[in-house]
Parts: sequence; structure tokens; C-alpha cells
Amino acid sequence: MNTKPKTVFRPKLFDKKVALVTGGGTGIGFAIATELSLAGATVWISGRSEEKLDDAEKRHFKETGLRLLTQPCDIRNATDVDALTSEVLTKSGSIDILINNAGGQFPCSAEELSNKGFMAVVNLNLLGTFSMCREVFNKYMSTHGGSIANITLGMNNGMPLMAHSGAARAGVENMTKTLSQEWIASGVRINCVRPGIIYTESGFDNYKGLGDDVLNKIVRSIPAKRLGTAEEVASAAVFLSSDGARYITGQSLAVCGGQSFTHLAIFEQEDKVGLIPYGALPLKARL
Ligand SMILES: CCC/C=C/C(=O)SCCNC(=O)CCNC(=O)[C@H](O)C(C)(C)COP(=O)([O-])OP(=O)([O-])OC[C@H]1O[C@@H](n2cnc3c(N)ncnc32)[C@H](O)[C@@H]1OP(=O)([O-])[O-]
Ligand SMILES: NC(=O)C1=CN([C@@H]2O[C@H](COP(=O)(O)OP(=O)(O)OC[C@H]3O[C@@H](n4cnc5c(N)ncnc54)[C@H](OP(=O)(O)O)[C@@H]3O)[C@@H](O)[C@H]2O)C=CC1
Repeated sequence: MNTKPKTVFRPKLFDKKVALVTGGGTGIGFAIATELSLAGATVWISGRSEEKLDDAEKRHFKETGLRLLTQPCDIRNATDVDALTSEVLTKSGSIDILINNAGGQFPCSAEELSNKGFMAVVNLNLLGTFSMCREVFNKYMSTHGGSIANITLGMNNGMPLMAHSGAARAGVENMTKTLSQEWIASGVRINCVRPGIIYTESGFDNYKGLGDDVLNKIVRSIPAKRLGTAEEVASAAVFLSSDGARYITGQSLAVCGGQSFTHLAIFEQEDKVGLIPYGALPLKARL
């Protein structure tokens, strides 16, 4: 049986282009790396865990017969970011496409959230993304142009238990607009992809309390009546990285099945954490 991943993009779309995908060893990042690779790019993936990167490289080769290049990097660490970007440029000669996908958070009520916890999430999602953008711009894109896509999270109307992440993601979206204005003269486009709830095994591992019942409720609240897939987010990121999007910069593209987060809330009950329609929360929790 041919299990080769399907793609809507043509095979040599990114011929001779080099792409770097943070968090590319799992979930959405891996799907983006796969799409870029199938479309002809030389693709580097990074993340903190060398083991996850090695597994991803092996899986990609098995599925496509194509190679991924790997380098561990914690994007919160400036030395790592410097080493990663230098390594890619030394070995591959360019970074034409940067996908800032590494990110995440833990659910926590605002009153229980420490400064350290808040900053851990801001450092990952906002500072880490900025640091990657700046290094790649200074070392390569300022003189050669390129395209950057930042993966955020659709919670523009706020989301209970996500004060840290919502603030960081809104920061990324606004920073993206500013960078698009500063860097357009250098031929650099920068956009965001804003996913709704996307099923990835690795991502959902972080929300183990999410039972089937809660999942069903989430699905019912999504106009498309299903969760998104990593491949659907990848299509958006790859489109924004392509010449087809050459007049698009400073924008956010939502991949969400028509979902509106105003209708969703995270709840905690005993040892469970989940998402339910906002209106189903007890009144006290909605205030
Ligand atoms: C929901 C919608 C759909 C979204 C899906 C996705 O995004 S899927 C993608 C999902 N994928 C991911 O999210 C993967 C990426 N996520 C991560 O790598 C991490 O969760 C992190 C970066 C957000 C935290 O980084 P880290 O763990 O290296 O941080 P650290 O060890 O430096 O700790 C700093 C401080 O943070 C605090 N604190 C930490 N954890 C908790 C907690 N559970 N509880 C409470 N607090 C917590 C604590 O104060 C701690 O200090 P302490 O008390 O230890 O002195
Ligand atoms: N799944 C969903 O419903 C949604 C996900 N998103 C966002 O999409 C992105 C991918 O999510 P998804 O694929 O689902 O989940 P994953 O947990 O699989 O993706 C997170 C990736 O980021 C890497 N990462 C985490 N922290 C760091 C760090 N400090 N430095 C470098 N890499 C890091 C992880 O690798 P490692 O652990 O090895 O570092 C992992 O590969 C995340 O930003 C997520 O918040 C947004 C909306 C919805």
C-alpha cells in the first residue's frame, strides 16, 4: 500500500530553497516539514529533544524517501539560537523560509500563575519567536529576502487558564505586523498562521485530562464539526511561504473550521482539564 503523504503543492515549488522549522520533530511542525520537503525544499527541523528529531527524520525517510536535517535547539536559549542558525547557514548556505512553530503552554488560572510560570510561556512563544526572527534576518534574510511564518493560537478573544499564552500569542501577532513593515524593504515577508483546535498526538499529550466527552463537546462547538489536522495547518504555512503569497505580509491566517473561541472555555474539574462551550460554564466561572 502506498502511504506516501499527500500534498496539494507541486513537487519542485521550493527547489533550491532551504527551510527551517522549529518544533519540526512532532505534530504540526512535522507536517509542515513534510510538506516543504515534498515540495522540493531542503528542510531543517529543530526542537529541544534530539530523540524526537531523530525519530522524525527516520519516519520522514520511511514515508517519503527524503531526508530532513536536524539540530537540537531550545529557542529560549540565545546561544542555541545562534548555533542553530549558524549551522544551517554553514551547511546549507541559506535560510529562505523560517517557520516558527515551537510553542506551547500549560493551563493555569491567573491567580495561581507565578511570574516564573508566566515568563516561561512568554519566553517560549514570544521571545523565542522574536529571537529566531532576528537571528535569521540579521544573518541571512536582510540581504537575500525570505519568508517567515509564525504559528500562533486562535484565542483573540481571550481564553480562561491561558493568560500567559494568550498574551504571548497576541504579542507575536502584533510583532509580526511591525516586522513586516520594517523588513519589507529587504524582501522579507512575515505572516502568522493561527490554528484553532488541531488534533496532534504530541500536542494532546499535554492535555491528558481531556476525555472523549469533552472532545465531543469541542467538536460540536466547531462549525466544521471536527478538529483540524496538522496537514491543514501545514498547507496554510506552506502557502504563505510560497510565491503565491508574494503580496501578503503582516497578516494572520486562521485555520479553524469556522471556530470562534468566544464560544469555548477551558474548565478544570477534579483532576480533569478540558474545553467546553463558554455558555456551559457556571456563571461564576464566566465572570
Ligand atoms: C488549549 C488549546 C489548544 C492548544 C494546543 C497547543 O498549544 S498544543 C501544544 C502543546 N505543547 C506544549 O505545550 C509543549 C511545550 N510546552 C513546554 O515546553 C512547557 O510546558 C512550557 C514551556 C510551557 C513550560 O516550560 P518548562 O516546563 O520548561 O518551564 P520550567 O520548568 O522552566 O517551569 C517554569 C515555571 O512554569 C510553571 N509551570 C510549568 N509547568 C506548569 C504546569 N504544568 N502547571 C503550573 N505551572 C507550571 C512553574 O511555575 C515553573 O516553575 P517551578 O514551579 O517549577 O519553579
Ligand atoms: N494542537 C493544537 O490544537 C494547537 C497547537 N498550536 C500551536 O502549534 C504549535 C505546534 O503544536 P503541536 O504540534 O500540536 O504540539 P507539539 O507539542 O507536538 O509541538 C510543540 C513542538 O515545539 C517544540 N518545543 C517546545 N518547546 C521548545 C523550546 N523551548 N525550544 C524549541 N522547541 C520547543 C517541541 O519539541 P521539544 O519538546 O523536543 O522541544 C515540539 O516539537 C505550538 O506552538 C502550539 O502551541 C496552536 C493552536 C492549536
